[in-house]
Amino acid sequence: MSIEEKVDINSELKQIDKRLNQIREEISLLESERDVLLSRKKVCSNKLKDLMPSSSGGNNTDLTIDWNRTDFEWSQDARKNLKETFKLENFRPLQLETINVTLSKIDCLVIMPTGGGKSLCFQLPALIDTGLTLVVSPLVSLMEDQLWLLKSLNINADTLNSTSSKDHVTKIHSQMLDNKSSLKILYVTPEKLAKSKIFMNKLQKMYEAGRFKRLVVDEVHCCSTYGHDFRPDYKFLGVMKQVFPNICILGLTATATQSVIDDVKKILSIPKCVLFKASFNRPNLFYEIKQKPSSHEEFINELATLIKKKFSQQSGIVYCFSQKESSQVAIDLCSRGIKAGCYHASMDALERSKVHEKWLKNQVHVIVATIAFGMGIDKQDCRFVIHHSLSKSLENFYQESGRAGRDGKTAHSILFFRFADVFRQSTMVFTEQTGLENLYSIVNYCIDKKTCKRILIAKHFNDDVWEKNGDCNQMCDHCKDTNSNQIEKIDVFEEACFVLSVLENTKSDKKLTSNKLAELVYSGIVSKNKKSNYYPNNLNQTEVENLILTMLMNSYLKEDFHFTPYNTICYVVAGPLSKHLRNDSCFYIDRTSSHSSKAASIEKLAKPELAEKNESKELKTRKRNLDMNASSDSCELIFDQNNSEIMPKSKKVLW
Ligand SMILES: Nc1ncnc2c1ncn2[C@@H]1O[C@H](COP(=O)(O)OP(=O)(O)OP(=O)(O)O)[C@@H](O)[C@H]1O
Repeated sequence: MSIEEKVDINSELKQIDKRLNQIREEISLLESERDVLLSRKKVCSNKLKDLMPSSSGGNNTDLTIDWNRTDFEWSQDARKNLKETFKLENFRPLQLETINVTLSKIDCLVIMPTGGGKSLCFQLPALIDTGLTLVVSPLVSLMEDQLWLLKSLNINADTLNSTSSKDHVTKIHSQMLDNKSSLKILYVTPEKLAKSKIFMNKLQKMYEAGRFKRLVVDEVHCCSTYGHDFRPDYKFLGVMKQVFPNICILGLTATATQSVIDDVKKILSIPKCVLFKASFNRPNLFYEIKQKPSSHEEFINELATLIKKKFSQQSGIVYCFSQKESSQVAIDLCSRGIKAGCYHASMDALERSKVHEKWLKNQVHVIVATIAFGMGIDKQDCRFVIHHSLSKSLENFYQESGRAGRDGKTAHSILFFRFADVFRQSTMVFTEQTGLENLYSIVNYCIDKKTCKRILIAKHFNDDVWEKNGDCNQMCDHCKDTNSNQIEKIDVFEEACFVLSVLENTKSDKKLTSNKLAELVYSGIVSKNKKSNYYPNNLNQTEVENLILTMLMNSYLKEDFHFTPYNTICYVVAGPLSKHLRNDSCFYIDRTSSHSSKAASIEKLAKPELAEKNESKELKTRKRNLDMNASSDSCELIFDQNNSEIMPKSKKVLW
């Protein structure tokens, strides 16, 4: 073979390799696009499902029966118990209806907001009916709180769980078989049902004797994998209707979308149950988002001032992202004169219940906790829930914030939001596989400035009652500020294209973290505008961050997770729909008219030298920040001779 021939073949081989690489990249792009489309398809079908009547015939509520009637055979007894045993004046919405359905031995699902009064819906019928009501509840602490309350009302109730002693188990087993036993309510964990054959055997005997008539499933959304809190042992409850066909089931939850409801009906085999769905609206809760300062010190000072000024001596919860953070924040608040206690899962049980008790007795005003301080928290006068950083989903947020204002008086939900927290949380969500879509629902809640917070929550839960009729009554920051701050939509199409070009011009072996991307985009815009007013929107840093988040939620960007032996790193890369962006002609984000960049650009027109000075000061700070981060990030940066431009090495020509 001649040398020329060899060269030709080699060059052809190179061409083939090059083309193969291109094809590989195209396939990988198409695969990512397919993944996004499939996940979007799932979300859309679920949304569609939520908008349609359920396949099993709507909610099956028998509209011919007025469940609110007070002439059932037990009606007088129910009212007497309400007043004399529970010391309550009136039923809350849907309590009487639920009690009437379950006492009619009809299966029922109740969705009622946190603090709505779900417990009474089974505790009161348990007193009226003969036999025993079995309550499946996910947490031992939740059961213990309820038992403590029931004992104070002289109601005979007990629990069987992993912490029960042998003697206690024997006592309960014999009470289950005793026809004359006065035990009315028995709380068990789902594991007890799933794993104890002896217990199931006792239940069988009770059932045969006609004493096991009602199964209550608290936090029933835990049955469904579509819910935010799936517990595998809840799946076992599916056998209950088959083993005990005549029992009536009452499922209770505070959050369930239509897909969760349909799933729960299938799992529990209760297709014809009556469904009661109360509005998700908590009219006494004021919803607010605050921009979180970037330094811990600054944030703690703001938090302490807020608590001291607005909630002095009042009860509240501060939810933190991690155990370490909750311990630190508790210490920091104490050192600023606030009575705060820490609560998280790694503390021993005794320590935890001590803090909880002190909070209940107002000896501690603020509980600084992780989400371990969760279900079943029932402090009527909790006046505020502050989120140190955003929750994993809007469902989680709704549950957590719902712990404030259970007495119906005004209470506050304040979420401190910052860009970096999204990526901290997404790494966690990615590791725990709880769904980035769920995280983006709360991100949207945080960055949407033009919609009432209540409407955003209502839309998420498909709560059309609330969405149509719910007057927010100026009980969210958006509705309260409508008059003072006009929100405008600004077209940031050029800036969005610029974000993509920053990514495209990053070396293929280097990747950008979210912070680095935001820094580069912001400094690039400032730099270009210095020479000509190329990006007249003059986005400030927060708006650049919001632009990146909006692009992320619309799949123009995507998160790319990498594992190291010690942690998971999240980079931001072009998303599967990125190549379609340039076909669009506009891309919007929200801006408040009292916006600083607007003020800055007006100022710039009036005093250009002042604006210039501010800009370079800002750039210096950014340079310092980037310097500090440079070692941990993978993008190389250079500064020009004027020390005022920051850009990746590979793309100096870009702007
Ligand atoms: N009819 C009523 N009138 C006044 N207070 C009530 C009534 N029903 C319940 N409550 C009170 O409301 C509070 C919340 O009740 P409960 O714990 O049952 O709520 P929940 O719906 O189970 O909330 P969560 O989902 O957070 O567990 C309790 O302190 C309870 O005593």
